[in-house]
Order: sequence, then structure tokens, then C-alpha cells
Amino acid sequence: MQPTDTQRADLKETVRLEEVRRLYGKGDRAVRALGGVTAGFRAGTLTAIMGPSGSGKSTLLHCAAGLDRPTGGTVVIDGTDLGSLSEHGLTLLRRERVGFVFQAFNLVSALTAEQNVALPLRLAGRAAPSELVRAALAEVGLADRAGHRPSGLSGGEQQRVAIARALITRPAVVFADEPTGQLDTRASRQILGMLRALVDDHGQTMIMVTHDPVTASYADRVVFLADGVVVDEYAGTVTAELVAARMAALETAS
Ligand SMILES: Nc1ncnc2c1ncn2[C@@H]1O[C@H](COP(=O)(O)OP(=O)(O)OP(=O)(O)O)[C@@H](O)[C@H]1O
Repeated sequence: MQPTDTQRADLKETVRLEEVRRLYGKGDRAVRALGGVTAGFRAGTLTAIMGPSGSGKSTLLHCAAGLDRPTGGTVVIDGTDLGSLSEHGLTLLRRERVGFVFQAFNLVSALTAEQNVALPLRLAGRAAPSELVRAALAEVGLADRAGHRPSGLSGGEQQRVAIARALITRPAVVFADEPTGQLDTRASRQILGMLRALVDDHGQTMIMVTHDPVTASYADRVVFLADGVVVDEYAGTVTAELVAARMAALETAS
């Protein structure tokens, strides 16, 4: 049976990696951080990337998000081959098509929550209407904190501002690097519930790197890396216990 148009749209890959390699250094001293990673990330899904320390998770995230250029292979985001872009083109793509959420929030301390959320639009030379920015803050439950600076917000609130900032340009994909790494259990659950809702209710595509099996259990799919290659993946109902067991096996082997 032929897939319907809706099913075809569901199968669309927002991010595609083909044989992505990344070497650091040259000759005998070269370190192979990625040894040929091929993976697709479907629109409207949340994928977790896991693996032991040094397995290449951060390198993969940086290459997939256009923050670093792979030594070989291709990365396609929303139909654009990143290898075909100049540095300026890559900067524009990151600014307009990609959102970032980092472990350390990375908010600008001198700016208010509202100004931080407006920043990506301003950097892109676009209008940043106050109603739009306030609606983004309201969506993460911070309508009443618009005028606060990061120092006046809790860690969980700062991460929610960072999520609103990541989404303000309506990016094709959001990359999250240990998004709950600095949060307590309660704030972590809130943030993960929020990320999950963005995927379920708004069809946002999201890729996150994490060490934490509970965080990974919020994903639709978990991709495991070891020594710079994909060694396994789980999809469907992914429990924290299952992920923890796989990680323990990989850590023993590495
Ligand atoms: N700038 C660099 N120069 C040389 N080697 C590097 C560089 N960045 C990373 N590496 C090496 O590449 C490999 C993969 O590193 P990467 O940071 O991607 O792993 P990771 O899985 O994110 O690790 P962690 O969980 O500890 O953050 C490691 O062996 C690391 O030492």
C-alpha cells in the first residue's frame, strides 16, 4: 500500500547524517571522534543521543547542528546540505533554522528574560514584537517574569527562558546539550515535560545529548554511540531501566 501524504510528511527527516566523520589532529596523533555516523531524525520527534564519556556525543551534536564541520560525510538540515554553505551561510542557517538549549542555560546576564528571548530575532535583523516575545514566555509559564534578569530566576526558570529563546525563530530543529544537567529532579521533570509537549503538541523536532537514562526515557528514540559510531538504538517505549542497562554494558566494554 502506498503511504498517504500525511504519512509521507510524518516520515520526513528534518536532519540527516551520512557517514559523518570527525578527526581531531593529524597523523599518528589524530583522534577519531566520529568514525562514520549515518542517522536520520524524523520531523516531530525527540531523539536522545547517549553513550559513554568520550564516545563522540558532543562532537556529533556540534557537527549535526553546524557548529563544527565534519572531516567527511554530509549533514543535511531541513533540505540544506551544510557542506555547501560558506561560513556566513552556516551562521545564517544556525541563526534562523536551528535552536539551541545548553546545560548552562547561556543567557545574557545583563538582559531581561524578554530581551534574551528577543535576541535571536534581533540578531537576524528581524522585528521582535513584544506580544510575540511575551507569548513565547507565557508558553513556558513565565509571563510574569518578563522583566527579570537571569540572576533573579531559578535554574529551571532560566532554562525555560532558554527554551523560549530557542523557539522564537520557529526553528526546524532544536539541539539540546544535557538540558537538565544543572537542575534538581523537580525542575528537570518540568523541563523534560515541556520539551516533550513541544514535540507532541507543536511537532517540534528535537535532538538531545544526555548521560541520564531518565532524561533519555522522555525521547521517542535513543541512539547509542560508542567509540564514535552508532552501536544500537531503541525506539517506542523506552524505559529508564532499559537505557541504564544498555549504558552500563557499553561503559563496561569501553
Ligand atoms: N578539540 C578536540 N581535540 C582533540 N580531541 C578531541 C577534541 N574534542 C573531542 N576530542 C576527542 O574526541 C572524542 C569524542 O569526544 P566528545 O566530547 O564528542 O565525547 P562525549 O561523548 O561528548 O564525551 P563526554 O560525555 O565526556 O562529554 C574523545 O576521545 C575526545 O577526547
